[in-house]
Amino acid sequence: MSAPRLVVHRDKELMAEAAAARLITRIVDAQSARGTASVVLTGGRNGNGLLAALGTAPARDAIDWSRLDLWWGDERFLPEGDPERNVTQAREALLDRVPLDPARVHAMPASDGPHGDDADAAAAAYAAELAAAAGPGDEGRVPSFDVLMLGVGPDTHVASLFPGLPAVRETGRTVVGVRQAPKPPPTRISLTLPAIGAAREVWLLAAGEDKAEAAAFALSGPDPVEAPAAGARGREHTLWLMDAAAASKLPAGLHPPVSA
Ligand SMILES: O=C1O[C@H](COP(=O)(O)O)[C@@H](O)[C@H](O)[C@H]1O
Repeated sequence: MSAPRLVVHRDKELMAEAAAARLITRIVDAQSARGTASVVLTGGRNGNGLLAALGTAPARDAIDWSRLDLWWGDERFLPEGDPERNVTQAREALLDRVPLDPARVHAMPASDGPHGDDADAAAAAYAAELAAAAGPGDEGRVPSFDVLMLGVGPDTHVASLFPGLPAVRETGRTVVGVRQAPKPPPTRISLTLPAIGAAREVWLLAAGEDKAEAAAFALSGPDPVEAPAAGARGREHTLWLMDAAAASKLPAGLHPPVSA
């Protein structure tokens, strides 16, 4: 597991543009090295801001969209097409405007899908889909994602792993149903920390003053049960991509220079 490295940008717009440029490079490099790339998307304001920035980035055409697998770190367990679903928001922000292969867009199940409102069954189905995509070196559980992105909530949640709830303690399953989430909707599906840890690179996105306390706490070395963001680490790299407001409460020793 890699130690976190911080990159701080002037504001959230620049952070989204810089992260989009970074993502283009990672995808193009992975496609050139392995033929395909796999990226795990996050919901929330910062994740959708990054997707919107990717849609207008001059270098976006360097990506071979047909050789890109998209997965989700979590989903709000709502009916298909619900505007609050993370996949609906990602489609609006970018996915509907790029030539993706629909078979490679791995949305998490909806609450009116084949598993009905059984979030555990839906989570198990997504775990099976991930296992089927895992390669020989992946221990048969989840693919080695090239980049896995996570928006950091003001309470330090990432994906739908909230402080103190059972999902953040999960060590066996790769995907779980989540109930009684403190942020609506209460029922969700989420990758677990072991699944997140299979990614080559984990990027935590935090912009805005409301993320400042969460970032300072998560980066102070707490138990991930209390601060799930602290437990999200990539195998090769763990990057906190922040704006100056979200970094404003970091201790002086941790605060890197603002990039621009
Ligand atoms: O509900 C969710 O919230 C988090 C963070 O969202 P933000 O708007 O505070 O940035 C997000 O990472 C997660 O995917 C989503 O389901």
